[in-house]
Amino acid sequence: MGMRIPFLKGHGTENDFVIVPDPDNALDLTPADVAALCDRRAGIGADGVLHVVRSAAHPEARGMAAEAEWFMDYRNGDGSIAEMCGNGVRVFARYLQHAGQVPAGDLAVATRGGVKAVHIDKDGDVTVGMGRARLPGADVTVSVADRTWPARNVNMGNPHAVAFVDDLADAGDLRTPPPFSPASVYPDGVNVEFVVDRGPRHVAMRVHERGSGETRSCGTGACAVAVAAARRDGADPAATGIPATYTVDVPGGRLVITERPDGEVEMTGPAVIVAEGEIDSEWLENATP
Ligand SMILES: N[C@@H](CCC[C@H](N)C(=O)O)C(=O)O
Repeated sequence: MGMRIPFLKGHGTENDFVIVPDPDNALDLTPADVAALCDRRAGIGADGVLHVVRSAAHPEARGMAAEAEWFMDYRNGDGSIAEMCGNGVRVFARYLQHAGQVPAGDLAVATRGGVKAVHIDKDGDVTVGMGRARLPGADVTVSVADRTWPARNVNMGNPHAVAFVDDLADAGDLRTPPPFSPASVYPDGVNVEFVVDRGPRHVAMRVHERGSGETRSCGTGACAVAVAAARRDGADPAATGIPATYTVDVPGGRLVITERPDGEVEMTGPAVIVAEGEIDSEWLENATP
């Protein structure tokens, strides 16, 4: 039997994560390790991994250590690295509270997308300041089978293409990444959201995530959708001076997104720890090439 590596399982609106606490950054979690852990049949199963490391112990986060003690080293389910994960930050904060590392209330979390301000309700939702959206003006299209839609290019630290459609079923089975054009707009791939209206300032979406496939929720995606919807609806807070709040339904639940006149985007939603256990390092070694 190999060494035991502690892990937890958690989710935010059913965007699920294997959480690996590793304060001193002692584990060398390779892309193959991450993919093995996230495998839903042969592994634990998840959309991604939240590697929990002290900022001071991680080369990518050392510069943020004075502002944020903990670094979210987020990985997609295929082992690739992404700049930011909105649901992940909420679950990461809930883990820190669950582990007794932080009390409920306010804390800062270091991410590859910068330091994020988080507020943990004791037994309720977690809110995260996601920063400002960037809307590079490029015309983009996304396709499914023989249909093509215009999409809004929104960057929430990571790239998104937001397409408004008539019916969420138009997105098909999303087993493969929806093709986009022009390829030059997203050289590192993109997360694609398909969106329908549910009512005033209320939309629903499905998402195909870069590196994870179709997921039950995407926090950065929900923020990108709210920002794109506000522009479409003539409710850009920078222009009106009025905050725009959208309810975004995802297959795994509901997120509430507010964009303020200064451009800051805030997301609120649930974050749940569901289990804890130990990974057998021998299994992990054998599971990877
Ligand atoms: N599920 C996440 C986004 C994770 C990263 C994404 N797949 C990417 O590659 O950019 C979220 O909740 O934001």
